[in-house]
Amino acid sequence: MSTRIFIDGEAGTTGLQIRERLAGRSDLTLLSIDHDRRKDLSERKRLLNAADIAILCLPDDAAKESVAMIENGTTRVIDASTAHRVAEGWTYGFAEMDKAQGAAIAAARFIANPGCWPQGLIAAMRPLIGAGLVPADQPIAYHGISGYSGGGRSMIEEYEAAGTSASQYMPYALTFGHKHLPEMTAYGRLARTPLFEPVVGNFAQGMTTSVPLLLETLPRVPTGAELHAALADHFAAIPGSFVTVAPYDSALGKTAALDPQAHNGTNAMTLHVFANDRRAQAVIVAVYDNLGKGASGAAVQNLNLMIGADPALGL
Ligand SMILES: NC(=O)C1=CN([C@@H]2O[C@H](COP(=O)(O)OP(=O)(O)OC[C@H]3O[C@@H](n4cnc5c(N)ncnc54)[C@H](OP(=O)(O)O)[C@@H]3O)[C@@H](O)[C@H]2O)C=CC1
Ligand SMILES: CC(=O)N[C@@H](CCC(=O)OP(=O)(O)O)C(=O)O
Repeated sequence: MSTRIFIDGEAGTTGLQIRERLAGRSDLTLLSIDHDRRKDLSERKRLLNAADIAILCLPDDAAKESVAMIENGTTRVIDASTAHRVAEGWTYGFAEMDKAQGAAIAAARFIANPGCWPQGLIAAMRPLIGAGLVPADQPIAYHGISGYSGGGRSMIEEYEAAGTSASQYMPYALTFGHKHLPEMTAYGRLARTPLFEPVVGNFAQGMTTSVPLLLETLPRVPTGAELHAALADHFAAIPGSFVTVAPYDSALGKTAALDPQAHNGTNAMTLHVFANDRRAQAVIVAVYDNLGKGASGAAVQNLNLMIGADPALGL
């Protein structure tokens, strides 16, 4: 039986990318909204209730409105917005964060698709804390650079209008209250809110994030090889993982694989571990596509899990 999918917000950045990934699938029927009626409440309500799965690619308030309009008790939801990521009754859609998470997503009715930034932090820290190599209350800083499509249509228009005169490197959220902090803290298993310093660059798509670790401040100082082994073991144990860990080479300090655009158009995330054991310093780097694993790719991966399809279909 074909699963009926409605993408609410199908004309936006995330919605369009999901549509592209679902195009041509014979196991799905896409219910599309007339462009001129895309904000018409009664038409959205009709389609939300006609769908087996609704994928919400909307601002937070509109996403909450969509959920409230579902009256049939059966439509399942993947919400790409920030609205429900730490909400009661919602399952966090980062399948690789835990061995049990894929099954939890497959069984859930309400899935909150993760934010782009949190995934790099959660992928780095949750396994290290789980393995006991870093205590949960260790103060953590998180830094990264993202392409401007992370800011949706308005930021895309702003950067494209400015062209090469736009800033190449623009730090933001320096009030340290970024909207992704609650999900980073909750699913990263951190006992303290991380210090997060994001940067937007003058390129459309892709991101590189890093968690620096001052290992000498830990109760027991792990080696770089131990950090690497804990991460590699974690992701090797997740069936169908799109997150992989690059081979450990502590001598490698610079590589093209760290280019934020290295995974564009894919659902891959690669983690890299860099360490200097003598100095007791390490950095865990994640490279992924903010519109792929960071948003639309993750949504399609979650959809595949929910309907029991091959997790890599369309990705
Ligand atoms: N871009 C990214 O990298 C990521 C985005 N997200 C999240 O996904 C969601 C969508 O973001 P993104 O695609 O970037 O945003 P865009 O601004 O590109 O798209 C949002 C879409 O929603 C439509 N829309 C706005 N208000 C309503 C409404 N009341 N009813 C129906 N449609 C509405 C917009 O229409 P119109 O343009 O005509 O107003 C637009 O088509 C957001 O919550 C965002 O936080 C999540 C992860 C990453
Ligand atoms: C470069 C940029 O501006 N990025 C966005 C996050 C993109 C993302 O993950 O979005 P949602 O949490 O909204 O789903 C930001 O930092 O607010």
